[in-house]
Order: sequence, then structure tokens, then C-alpha cells
Amino acid sequence: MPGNATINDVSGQMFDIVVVGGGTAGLCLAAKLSDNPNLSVLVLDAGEVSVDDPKILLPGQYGVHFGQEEYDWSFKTTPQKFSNGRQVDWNRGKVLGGSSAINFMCWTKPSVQEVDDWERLGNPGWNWANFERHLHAIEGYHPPLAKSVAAHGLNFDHYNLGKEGPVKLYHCATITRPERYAYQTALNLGIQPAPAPMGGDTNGVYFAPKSINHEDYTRSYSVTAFYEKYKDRPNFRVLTRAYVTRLVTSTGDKLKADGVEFSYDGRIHVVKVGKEAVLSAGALKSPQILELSGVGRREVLGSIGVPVKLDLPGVGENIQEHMFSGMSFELADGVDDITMDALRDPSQLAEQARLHKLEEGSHTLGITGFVFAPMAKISDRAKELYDAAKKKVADNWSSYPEGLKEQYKIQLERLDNGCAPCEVVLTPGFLTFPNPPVPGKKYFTLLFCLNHPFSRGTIHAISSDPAKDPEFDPHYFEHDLDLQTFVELCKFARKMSKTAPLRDLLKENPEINPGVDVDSDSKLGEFIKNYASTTFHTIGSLSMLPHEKGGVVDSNLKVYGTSNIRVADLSVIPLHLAAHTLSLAYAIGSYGAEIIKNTL
Ligand SMILES: Cc1cc2nc3c(=O)[nH]c(=O)nc-3n(C[C@H](O)[C@H](O)[C@H](O)COP(=O)(O)OP(=O)(O)OC[C@H]3O[C@@H](n4cnc5c(N)ncnc54)[C@H](O)[C@@H]3O)c2cc1C
Repeated sequence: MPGNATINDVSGQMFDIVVVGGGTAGLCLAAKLSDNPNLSVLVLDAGEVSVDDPKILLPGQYGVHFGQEEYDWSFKTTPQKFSNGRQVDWNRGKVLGGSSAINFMCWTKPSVQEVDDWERLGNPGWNWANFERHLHAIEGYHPPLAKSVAAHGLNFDHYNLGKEGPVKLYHCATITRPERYAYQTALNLGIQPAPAPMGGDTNGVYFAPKSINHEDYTRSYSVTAFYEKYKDRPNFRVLTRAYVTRLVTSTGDKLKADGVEFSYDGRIHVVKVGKEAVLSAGALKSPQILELSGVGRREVLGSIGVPVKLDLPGVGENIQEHMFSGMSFELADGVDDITMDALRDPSQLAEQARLHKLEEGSHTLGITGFVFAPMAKISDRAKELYDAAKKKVADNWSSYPEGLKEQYKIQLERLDNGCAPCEVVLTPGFLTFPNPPVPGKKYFTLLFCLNHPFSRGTIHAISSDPAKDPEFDPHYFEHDLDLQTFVELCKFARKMSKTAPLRDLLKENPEINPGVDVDSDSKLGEFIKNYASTTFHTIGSLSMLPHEKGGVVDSNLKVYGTSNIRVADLSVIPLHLAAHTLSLAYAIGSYGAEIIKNTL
């Protein structure tokens, strides 16, 4: 299905604002800008519109879009030197709505401290107060039904969420006993209930809502929130199947975008930019578009034969990525709770779709239980690891770029002051590698995630041909603390499996992955290197930092040295936070729209 514009509406025409990428941040920003009827707004997206698509709307279908070209870009990293040469799949949404159309719908938010650190890095206004103000207006939280709260014995009264916004949020209708027992197990191991999981104090264990509409229990994403209700506005146009190849620029005092070039049905077109071009193609593609437009590191542009229009060394640098790994355990015979495992059985799919309509069955489960903890809560090696990280940073200080020095100072401070980067996710089903699940059996998985990586990677174009993917190189585990943090998380998850009451729901010898023979730190390290994967949260490729510290955009999202090119997507986040990134992408889109309205 096309968007609400045809190629003839767009090719050769002029729009005040041209937004490149109709994903999570892009659609949010474009829709909000179109509140001003005097501003014409165009969104170009390479994917299709897929409204009413059960594959997008039905929750519980984790990963079913992967590798399918109508949903997924199916990117891949380069072979990772510190991960036994492995290449890791980096899936991203290639459909209107972007990654919000295929993601796992967890609605988590970072801590006050982490968002305020973004401002401390030299970015006025990018603080918790503004982040919360924008998210409150976006959130459409519907509290769980009383019967569900009573059945689960949970209390969500302290969840501080907006209720009137267009992104609908709802709790999983079913929270199984293994998840609730794992919650209690975390408490028994000294983790506290998170004081304000949705209000900036996430340190502890809690059940998060999902981006689900309570009315029909379907995915709420940027299309339902920021396209369907806006598509009849005459000043809001969306052209899909439009693959943006570069910005057409002119040079004066500053570089100016005069047009956006894109391919459509095999032909190249240009749309004129009246006021501003905004890149919202996501952290993996926005840097490529800048580089193909002649904006980036001189040596990168030289190597691909693109003339330098603006030498901006920060483009494609400072990549930070969350990773996850996990342990799966078989549930004891007789545990009658449903799990997501039923959705692997093709004979169950029709029945699960029927149950979904009654708000029952495997589609009403999800990834909802989270532990966020400081290292000291999960490992008795916390001090040793902190000292080692501090020494490594001190030993290499003179080799770091200025912007990175400031980031490491904050990261060490976070390790020391109880900030909570270690994450464990309580998952009702099988979600790990390498040993496969056995059909008909039920499982529980403890995923764990690295949220404040010290390693830094790069994303750069490797050809002037826009059809060629850039090189994605996250430098996984280049910094040893990242691997050691994972090893400690693995041991903590194993400890959880042996602690009541979770232990009581598991079979004897329940561990399927990695398996009990993986029993030393070095074997756990190898397991992590071989099987840890991405959490799809790449940031930093066009970091918001002062220019002299390697920044690409200023705090108004404007690319340094340009008069009318901005970036609004996850590329701009300069330092990673311990939260899944959906809420951050919406906050950037919404705050970005406000900034543009105020500074046009
Ligand atoms: C599988 C998966 C699961 C996830 N699960 C969760 C979760 O449960 N909770 C959570 O908080 N976060 C989750 N995330 C992360 C979160 O969804 C993303 O961080 C967020 O949606 C990114 O928003 P964005 O606007 O930066 O990019 P996107 O939403 O990816 O938007 C980028 C858009 O740009 C378009 N585009 C790219 N290049 C071009 C081009 N050259 N021309 C035209 N269009 C282009 C793309 O088609 C896409 O529509 C998940 C992500 C994935 C992929």
C-alpha cells in the first residue's frame, strides 16, 4: 500500500520540511510539525505502509519479521575481532513506522541521572525535565484491569505515565507465575522493587507496560499514533518506497540542503527543500546519507570518492550498542502456566489468534519483567572491575578523543555511584542460543543486557553507491569491562535459577543454555563472545556534542556547519542509557519538532 502521496505529488515539488525516514522519531516529528497548517511537511520512507497487517499488529510475534524484505533491512555487522570473528545480524524496521513496527514493544525509561548526563556533556535542554514533559504528552497509558491486578498480586499505582497521548501503553494481560516468582527471587537476592520505574528511579525490579492498545490488544506504533490520524491533513504527505540517496546541497556561508534525492521505482528524483531537511533514517542509515552528501570525515569521503563539502570528523563515530545474552531453563512438569513457546508450534497459531481476541493465550504474554541493578548488587567483583576499568581509562587517557574523555569520566562516575546499568529480563519462553528448545516443552529465560558499554564503534559508507550498506563495526568487547560485566550477569542469572521461589518451578537440572558444563569465567566469556547478540539499540553515530568534542549536531539538532540540515533519531544520543530505546526515539521526535518550530 502506498502512503498518502504519489510520486507526482513529490518529484520536483517543494516542501517546507522534508523528513528522511518515516520511522519512530521521523513520523512523530513530522506529524507534530504539521500542527502548523502553514508548514508543508513531507516524509520519505524506503518501506511500505502496512496498516491492518496482523504480522505487525498481533503482539507476541517476536522476530517473525527478521530476514523478510518487506519488514526488515537485515543489516549485518563486520566480523567482530573481539567476538571470535562473528558477524551479528542487525535487524531494523523497513516499513512505515520503522523499528516501532517490528520491535518487542517494551516501554522502559531511563533514570533521571542518565538523561541529565546527556545535558552535562554540553547539550543544554536535553535533560530529564524536558524528556518527561514530551513523553507524558505521547504516552496513552491505560492501567491494567482490576481483575488482572488482583490475579497477579501486583500494584502499578506508582507508575507515573501520561494517559492521554497517542502511543497506547498497556500491561501484558498475562504475567505468568515463573515471571512473578522470578520477581520475588530477585527481591530475595537483595534487589529492591524499583521506586519509580516510569519516573526516573529505575534501580530495582518491576513489570513494564508495552506499547499495546488496550482496546483491541494490538501493537501501538508510530503509524497508529502519528500517521493514521494525520494522513488527511493537506500539509502532511508521506511517500513510501522512496529510498533517499543523498542531500542536494549548495555552499555559501554554511552548507545548505536545497533538495533531497531519492530513488523510486528504479528512477532518481529530487524534491526541493523549502526550509529544512531532517534526517530520521535511524542511527544506521542517517550517517550514510550525510557521507554520500559530502559531509563527514575527510578520509572516509576520500576513500569512497565523494567530494568533501564539509569536513565533520564525528560522523559515523562514537557508536554504542546494547547487547544481550541469556540463559534458558526448562519448567518442571506440571507447571501449567502458558509460555510464548506455544507460538513456535504452527498447529497452535490459529488457536492462539482466537485466544488473542479474548485477551488470553500466548499473545498476551510478553517481555515485561525487568531488573535494573548496579554492579555491586549482582557481583562481588564490582570493586575489582571498577578499579580495572579506571586503570585502563587512566592508562589510555591521552589516546582518547576529547568527547570520549568526558563520556568515560561520567561512565566511571556511574559505576561508582550506584547507577544501575546491569539488566536482567524475565522472559516466559525460550529465547537463547545455541541449544534449541524441544517441541512441546515449556521454558523460562533470563536474558541479560549490557547497557553502558565502554567499547566504541563506527558506521561508515564503504561505497559511493547508495545501494551498498555501510560498514557496521560496533567493536564488540574491545573494552574488557564489557565482557566481564556479561560474565558477572551470567553468574547472577544462574544464581537466580537456583534461588526460591523461581527454583521451585524449574525442572531438576533445568539449564538448557549455556548448560552446566559452561562452568568457569573463561568458558562463560567464550559463550558470550559466541552467542551474545544485539538488543537493536544503536546510538551515537551523529552524536550531539560540542563541535570541538567530536559533535555532529548541536543541541538544536542542527548539523554543525549547515544552515538547514538537522538530525532527529537515535543517532544523536551521545552516551548510552540503561533503557530500551523506543521511548527515547519518540522523545527525540517530539522534542525535535518543538525545537524546529521555535527556531525556524
Ligand atoms: C527487533 C527490534 C526489537 C526492539 N525492541 C524494543 C523494545 O521492546 N523496546 C524498546 O524500547 N525498543 C526496542 N527496540 C528499539 C526501538 O524500536 C528503536 O530504537 C527505535 O524504534 C528507533 O527509532 P528511530 O526513529 O531512530 O529509527 P527507526 O524507527 O528504525 O526509523 C528509521 C526509518 O528510516 C527509514 N529509512 C532508513 N534509511 C532510509 C533511506 N535511505 N531512505 C528512506 N528511508 C530510510 C526506515 O525504513 C525506517 O522507517 C527494538 C528494535 C528492533 C529492531
